[in-house]
Amino acid sequence: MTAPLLSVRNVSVSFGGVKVLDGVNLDVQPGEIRGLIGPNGAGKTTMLNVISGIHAPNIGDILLDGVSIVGRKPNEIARLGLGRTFQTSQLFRGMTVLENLMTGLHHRTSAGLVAAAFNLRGYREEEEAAEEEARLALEFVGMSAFADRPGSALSFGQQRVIEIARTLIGAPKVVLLDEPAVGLSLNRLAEFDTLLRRIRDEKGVTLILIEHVIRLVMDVCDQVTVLSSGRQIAEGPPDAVRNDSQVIEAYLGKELRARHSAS
Ligand SMILES: Nc1ncnc2c1ncn2[C@@H]1O[C@H](COP(=O)(O)OP(=O)(O)OP(=O)(O)O)[C@@H](O)[C@H]1O
Repeated sequence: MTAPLLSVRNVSVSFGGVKVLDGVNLDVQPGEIRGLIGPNGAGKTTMLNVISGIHAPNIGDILLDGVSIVGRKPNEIARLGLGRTFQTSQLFRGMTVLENLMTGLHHRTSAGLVAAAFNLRGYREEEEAAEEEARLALEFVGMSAFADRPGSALSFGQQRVIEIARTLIGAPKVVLLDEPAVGLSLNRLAEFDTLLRRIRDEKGVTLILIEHVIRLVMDVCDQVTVLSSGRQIAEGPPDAVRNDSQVIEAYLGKELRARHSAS
């Protein structure tokens, strides 16, 4: 087996004395699509926040391509090859779609503020390269026709796709997606499966996705990790995880216990 591209080692996180993640381990291989599932409040978003540098773990280590990223700032981790989307739309509604995509590159551009203010050559060249990269990302997700429309004109599903495209133009190694399929209709889901696979296969990006749409997780993920109350309770291929008794209990626990006590 090759070395994991992302390795979360014994990570714990507490907020106000309450443990939200408790000794979590996660090894994601290059080229994998990993699902992260679990009931509400299980700690899934906290896990993505810790990986992307928004929160620091109380203990534990996280390696991205062999480099420890604990204690680094989110933009530094982004430069090391980590992309991310959030549960809610992060598009600027007043900017065009193309401009929104170009904001994804600003952690990489090096021309300083002075160069930008005077529109110097180095700055112009970087802007042109950024625009070209943004157009290619738009083409990749099949939304070139939307380049000049304002972010506010997009449907919810289109916004999700643009946000994913924005993560890609930074040439990431790993992209974390927080509930990317929320609000998508059933017939859009099939297209979405295809998009995620193409990102993996054509861009070589490793994906980790939190998703409540279990059908998408089962269809597209190679491995699934299940969190419940901050602990990892199962891990494996989708079919094995779906039939795991602890997972069934975590999702349906209350309902099942209520039925038992009623009978
Ligand atoms: N910044 C914070 N401060 C205090 N508590 C927090 C903070 N962020 C998350 N929590 C708590 O941590 C727990 C896990 O939250 P988290 O959002 O990670 O769960 P989740 O599995 O992503 O849930 P959901 O599926 O509902 O999005 C919850 O009890 C939440 O209230």
